[in-house]
Amino acid sequence: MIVNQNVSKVYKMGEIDLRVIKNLNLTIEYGEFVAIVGPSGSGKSTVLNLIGCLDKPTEGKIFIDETDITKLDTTALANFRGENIGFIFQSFNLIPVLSVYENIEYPLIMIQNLPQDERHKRIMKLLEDVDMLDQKEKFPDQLSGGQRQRVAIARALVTNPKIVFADEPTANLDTKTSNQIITLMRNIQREFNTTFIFATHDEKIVNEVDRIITLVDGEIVGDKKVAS
Ligand SMILES: Nc1ncnc2c1ncn2[C@@H]1O[C@H](COP(=O)(O)OP(=O)(O)OP(=O)(O)O)[C@@H](O)[C@H]1O
Repeated sequence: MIVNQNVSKVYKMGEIDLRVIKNLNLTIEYGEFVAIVGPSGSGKSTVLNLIGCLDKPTEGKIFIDETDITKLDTTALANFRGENIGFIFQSFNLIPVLSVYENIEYPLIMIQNLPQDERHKRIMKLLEDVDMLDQKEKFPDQLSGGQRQRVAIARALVTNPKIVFADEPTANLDTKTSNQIITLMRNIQREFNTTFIFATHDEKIVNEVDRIITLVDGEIVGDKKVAS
């Protein structure tokens, strides 16, 4: 379970304090398929970065299970992130000099004690899950946008994270490919009870999630469960 208690984030812009997240109180259960929506600049990416251990709040506590991640130092935070959290970005962020297989393998650097045959098995299973087995030797620039995002999804999942954060994962994809990617993430959530937290403007994602959290000016103005 993820619990945010009175979380605020202030950016210093010269003399001015910019309070972009204000007293956020938010609980997300494992296995939820949830979207954070709101106008541009409302703080969606900032919330994802805070819960995703990429940034620290100015005030408040963020618990992931029993761990208050705001108390961790930079190294501990990076380790915690590597073991528990996966990320999917709108620009895919694959490493151009690594093959599809190697891109998916990359986050396993964090898991030192995983035997080589187990690593290989995990990667092959994910390649199959995202339907990229026959493309595993290719490099990112030889793939379509949808294929790149499927690789990025496999990479986000290879460490068996409890939580996956997806920041506008369909922004660079056409409608048909977006729908395929959303279905793929939904199937993964259902099969493995993986938590997916999206920051998005995409109606196709908003129509698929079970819960919609609306941010305006760094505050939650709506939080509703929806039947899917
Ligand atoms: N590093 C930073 N320094 C200063 N201000 C920042 C920084 N990062 C974000 N902001 C500001 O914080 C506010 C929230 O930004 P954020 O990117 O979280 O919004 P968003 O809802 O994700 O927007 P979008 O939908 O356009 O991606 C914005 O006003 C932005 O300008």
